[in-house]
Amino acid sequence: MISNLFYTFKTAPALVRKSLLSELLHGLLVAVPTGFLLLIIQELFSGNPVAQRIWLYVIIMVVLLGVQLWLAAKTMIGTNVMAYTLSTNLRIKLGDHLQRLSMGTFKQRDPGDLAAVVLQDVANFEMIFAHTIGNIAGAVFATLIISVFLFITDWRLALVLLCALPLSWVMIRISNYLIVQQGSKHVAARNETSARFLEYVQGIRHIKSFGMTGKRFTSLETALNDFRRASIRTEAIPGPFVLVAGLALEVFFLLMIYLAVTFLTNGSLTPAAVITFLIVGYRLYEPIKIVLVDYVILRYMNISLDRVIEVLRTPEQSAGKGYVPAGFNISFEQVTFGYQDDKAVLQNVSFEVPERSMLALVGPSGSGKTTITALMARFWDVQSGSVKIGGTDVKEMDPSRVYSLISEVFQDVYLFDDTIYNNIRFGRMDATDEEVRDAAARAMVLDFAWDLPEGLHARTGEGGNKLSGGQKQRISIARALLKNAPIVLLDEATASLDPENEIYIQQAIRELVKDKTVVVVAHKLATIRHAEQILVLQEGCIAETGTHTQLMEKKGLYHHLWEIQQQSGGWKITGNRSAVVSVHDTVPIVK
Ligand SMILES: Nc1ncnc2c1ncn2[C@@H]1O[C@H](COP(=O)(O)OP(=O)(O)OP(=O)(O)O)[C@@H](O)[C@H]1O
Repeated sequence: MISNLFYTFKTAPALVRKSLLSELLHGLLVAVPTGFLLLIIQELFSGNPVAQRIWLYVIIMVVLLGVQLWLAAKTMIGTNVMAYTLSTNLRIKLGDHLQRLSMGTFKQRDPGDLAAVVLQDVANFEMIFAHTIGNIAGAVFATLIISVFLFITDWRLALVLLCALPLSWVMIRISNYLIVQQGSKHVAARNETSARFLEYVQGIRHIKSFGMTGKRFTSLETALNDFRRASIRTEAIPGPFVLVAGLALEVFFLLMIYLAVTFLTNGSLTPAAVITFLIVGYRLYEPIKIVLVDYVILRYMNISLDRVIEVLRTPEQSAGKGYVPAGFNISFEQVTFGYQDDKAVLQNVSFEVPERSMLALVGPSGSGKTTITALMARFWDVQSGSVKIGGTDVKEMDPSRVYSLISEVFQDVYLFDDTIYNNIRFGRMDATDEEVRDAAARAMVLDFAWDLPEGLHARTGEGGNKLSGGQKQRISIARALLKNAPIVLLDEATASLDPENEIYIQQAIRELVKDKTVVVVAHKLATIRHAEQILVLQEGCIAETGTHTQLMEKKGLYHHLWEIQQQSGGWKITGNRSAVVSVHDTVPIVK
């Protein structure tokens, strides 16, 4: 836990030092008036009390109280500034780190779980820093000072009071152990609930259409019930040990009273000392009680801190030697790759895409077409062989350099919840207004934007949910046009569009691919008839390569797929003997 705390402290060390110092000072000011209280009691029982002296002590106590209040306000502000600065710094660090992870990391983790780390777990430790740590630091300090006063008054009774601490500590250790056990389950259940709820909201359309709403959406219901059970257990199982820890303090206080009366009767203790212990002795336990409860909270929060640090320590994709490519041809050399180490999705795949030429990837569903494009963009690293751009292995390039060379247009377009204009501008943030509008015009975005009341400044909704599939597609092409990257990856860009939209998109794509190295995953074979090279994949291997004419003459798998497309004109069939949709009058991407 301590190492976790130090890890986070490093994101704003000066603020942490300042805040802890002011907490300690505040703890001191809370304890010092107790010393004056002792002096007043002793003065009262001195046999010859001096009223002026007592008033002086009272005035000092009032002044200290005023200073304490002022410092408490300052400390509270300082601690909150520290807590929220730490959490903001950590969230920024998490955001930076997440974008440097390989896609593999994202695929292996539930997105809801990752969102829970950034939002809920970071919020949890905001609490640690805003309240718990300061409370503990101040309370430890106050306990030390009050103990010193009590030891000076009578070491035997002070010792009895402090003897309660080891027993309480044992109870707290037990409850900590249980908290770590139950807390991990609780956090896991909480995240499962968030993930299922996210899934519920995102899939609400399908859930409604299949009548799975409410109780019938059982995975969410199960997650909610598990969360309820885990919450009860997290409170109920360690709770009794915290109570016993508090009870131990009360028992030792009673023991102290018994001994104080005994010492008083045998003359080894003055009445002043007895009164002191009765009043101040109990105050010793106040900060300790705070520590007991806060320490338990701290242990629970530490589970969140563990999760945040685990994400931060996930290895980033290496930047290799930071080489720069010499051109924009792409080559695969003996590439073998699998999403899981034991199952190869591509085997010994080799091919070359010359700069400014077009390669089309064709093949049955699941044959590895999309995987090839993902490897080109270095979303994943290959297990053996190499993927090169301009003769440089992508593993030797900084991933951000690889992304900067590539524009992608996918069937599933993701738009940010912003205006159409800004969504296009994400392609190149330093683009001028004229350049953004030019890209919008070339991608046929203006054709539909004119009809919207706010034109290009209309909002797209989350993920682009206020627009049609074809409109989103055109925005994504405009974004790619603006980026003007030398390599363009197109994946099923027109597979699900109606003929009218398809004509618009094909026109926009023809703009996009001019003078670029293009790799297109094609389901409609008619669109790639004129590609310089067609690669036919089957079960992760290259089955055939050539131009459309050469492949048709071969009368192999490509010919078979083409023939089926001409006949079916509709649905995609999966499997080895599969075929893809045929749209007879489809416009080719390049002519
Ligand atoms: N993230 C992933 N994790 C594990 N396996 C995956 C992942 N993505 C794809 N696969 C598997 O890899 C294989 C190739 O998938 P890929 O998406 O490359 O095929 P495809 O030819 O593009 O298929 P389609 O035409 O249906 O899109 C499939 O068996 C698929 O199940």
